[in-house]
Formats: sequence, structure tokens, C-alpha cells
Amino acid sequence: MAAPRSWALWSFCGRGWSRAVSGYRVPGLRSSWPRGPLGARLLSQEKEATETHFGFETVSEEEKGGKVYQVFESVAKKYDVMNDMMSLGIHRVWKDLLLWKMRPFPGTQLLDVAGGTGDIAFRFLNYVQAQHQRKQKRQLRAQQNLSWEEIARKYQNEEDSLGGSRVMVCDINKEMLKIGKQKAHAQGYKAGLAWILGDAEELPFDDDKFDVYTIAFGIRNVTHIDQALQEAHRVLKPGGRFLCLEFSQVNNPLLSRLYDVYSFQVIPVLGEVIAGDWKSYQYLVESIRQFPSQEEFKEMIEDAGFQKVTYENLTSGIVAIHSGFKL
Ligand SMILES: COc1cc(O)cc(C/C=C(\C)CC/C=C(\C)CC/C=C(\C)CC/C=C(\C)CC/C=C(\C)CC/C=C(\C)CC/C=C(\C)CC/C=C(\C)CC/C=C(\C)CCC=C(C)C)c1O
Ligand SMILES: C[S@@+](CC[C@H](N)C(=O)[O-])C[C@H]1O[C@@H](n2cnc3c(N)ncnc32)[C@H](O)[C@@H]1O
Repeated sequence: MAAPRSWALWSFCGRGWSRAVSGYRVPGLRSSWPRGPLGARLLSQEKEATETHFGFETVSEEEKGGKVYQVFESVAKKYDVMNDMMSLGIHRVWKDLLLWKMRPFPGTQLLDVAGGTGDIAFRFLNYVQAQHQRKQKRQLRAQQNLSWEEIARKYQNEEDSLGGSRVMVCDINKEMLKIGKQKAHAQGYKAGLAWILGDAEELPFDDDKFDVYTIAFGIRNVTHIDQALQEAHRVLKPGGRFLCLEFSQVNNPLLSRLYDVYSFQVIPVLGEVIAGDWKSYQYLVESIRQFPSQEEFKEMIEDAGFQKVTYENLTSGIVAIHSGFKL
């Protein structure tokens, strides 16, 4: 069965291209700005309000998007190998745990935002395919009078092998998506998978569209996290689930010391040696320190309208998985 038209069109990035390419958020222009001291005070507040951080650097909000773009454009080709080297493969376990927590059901429509090179999407496809195969085997065993053709047809229908589940990878960075698509091609992922260029802060999708929204190691890089969370809420169907895997705060003081040494003394060096890119990996470790704590982030998710918000620490809080529901 061919993919539904709307799904196939997504991969051509209809709305996504124009929105993503139209650039980063420009603070609202005011036509009737007050003059005199009030105007000056408001202007300085406005200036303060549009400042943010890029790692430990203070930058304007307009600058941040471009800087983050450059980081991932620069690391894209070495991204996967760097992750294995820096984490000694542990990031794979964290990503598996995200899938186990999701426990997708047959027919799940997943949106993976900041999906980069596709790690979450590929895990999702493996999971739903294995789940569907188990179900199909059970059904085939239960049916007594099937012909050989009928059995073979069941096994050959590629679209059906996912039980109707699909994943949409959305990322703002063309280079990351390019590597993801190459990986998908090389590893034989095709059915139920689509790629779209788009901004987490302004998702190119209609309301109430997805069963699950995931964002893994992505939200830390977004300029307006609250806006991204509101967008997550908007595109989820009622009953849909938000899941975020992100670096968090280590809760063991001794490990925290070691973690600091490893982060600041080792990671940028590995970045330089393996990828020739100290600065991007310095940004990585600095941005981790700027990200809110488990509890603060939980509150932000609740503020965006999610209910039953919980989190689970992994590896002593080096990362955490936050979960919430649109009810
Ligand atoms: C530009 O932006 C980015 C670029 C990217 O490539 C990736 C991301 C997003 C990130 C991911 C997708 C996840 C994968 C990437 C990472 C995990 C890298 C970030 C790493 C950290 C923030 C540090 C913590 C890392 C881990 C806990 C992973 C496991 C690493 C170890 C256990 C370290 C062991 C290393 C060695 C034995 C090598 C030799 C090290 C030394 C000589 C230095 C001294 C050693 C220590 C001080 C011991 C290190 C101990 C710890 C780190 C504590 C471990 C704590 C526990 C196990 C609880 C992206 O945004
Ligand atoms: C560390 S990578 C994570 C990739 C993937 N989720 C993973 O777990 O390996 C962060 C990704 O976030 C993307 N990103 C940053 N800001 C974004 C935004 N505003 N909207 C969408 N994606 C964004 C980057 O382009 C990059 O691919």
C-alpha cells in the first residue's frame, strides 16, 4: 500500500521549507514606541529581554539560532562517531530507554523533533516492526487454513510490516538531515519514515496530528524553549504524549566532580582530535550547564499545558527523560 498523500508530501517539506528558511525569530517591531525616559527604559528592558545564552556566552536571541545552526552544520559528518566515542556508547542505551518508555502501540504516529541523523526514528521503526511481526506470527499460527501465497503476502508487504506506525523526523539543520537520510538509505529504512526541515518553535504541522512527540538532546539548543513546548502541545492529539531525553543535573556530588572534569577537560579535546572542532564541543558542555534542572524543566512542561508530568533520571541524572500528556 502506498503511503498516504499527506505523509508523502511532508517529505517534500511543503510548509517546512518556507518557514525554516524564512530565518530566525525577529522580535516584534513596534510602530508606536513611547518617546522620552519611558521609551528609553522600555528599550533597555526590551534589549535585556532579547538576550540569551549560547553556552556561557551572552548573545542576542536573533544571533543564537544562527550560531546553533553553524554548530550542527559543522559536526554533522562526525556526529555519530563522536557520540559513540564521547559516551563510550552509553547514548545508545539512553535512546533505547526512551523507546522502552514510549512503548509505541500499533499505528503510532511519532514526531521526532530535532531528530538529526535519525537515531530515535530508526529505533522506533525497529521497535514497531518487531512488535508487528510478533503479532502477525501469533495471528498466522492461530489461522489454520491459510494458503502459502497468503502467508508470503503477509511477510512481503513492506508498508504493512509496521502495523500503520510512522515517524516524521523534523530538524532545522539541512546537514544533519542529509546524514540521516544517507544512513536510512544505507541501512534500508524506507517505509513509514519521512524527513522535514523545520523549527521546533514553529512546527510546520496542523494541530492534533501526532500520538507521540519526542525530542532527544535537542531542546537545549532551542532559543525559546517555552515556545517549543507550546508547539509540542499544539501538534499532539488529545491523549498524546510528550517525551524529552536531555542532559540534566547530576545528583551525586562525587560523580558530579568527575563529570565536570570529563566534560570540560576531555570532551573539547576529543572534539578537536576527532572532529577538528573544539568550539562545538565546548558549546555542548557549556549548554548542558545552562539547561534547567529536572524540577525546573518539569515546571516548564506543565506551564505549556501538559499534565501528569514526570521524569526519570538515567546515569545519576547525567540525562533525564521527561514525560507529559496532552489531556
Ligand atoms: C555539538 O553538540 C553536540 C554534539 C554531539 O556530538 C552530541 C550532542 C548531544 C549528545 C548526545 C547525542 C549524547 C552522546 C554524547 C555524549 C554523552 C557526550 C557528552 C558527554 C558528557 C557531557 C560527559 C558525560 C559522559 C558520560 C557519562 C558518558 C560515559 C563516559 C564516561 C564514563 C567517561 C569515561 C572516559 C574515560 C575513562 C576516558 C578517559 C578519561 C579521562 C582521562 C578523564 C578523566 C576521567 C574522569 C574524570 C572520569 C569520567 C567520569 C565521569 C564522566 C562520570 C561518569 C558518571 C557516571 C557513570 C555516573 C550535542 O549536543
Ligand atoms: C544533539 S542533536 C540531537 C539529534 C538526535 N535527536 C539525537 O538524539 O542524536 C541536536 C539537534 O537539534 C537540532 N536543532 C537545534 N535547534 C533546533 C530547532 N530550533 N528546531 C529543530 N531542530 C533544532 C540540531 O539541528 C540538531 O540536529
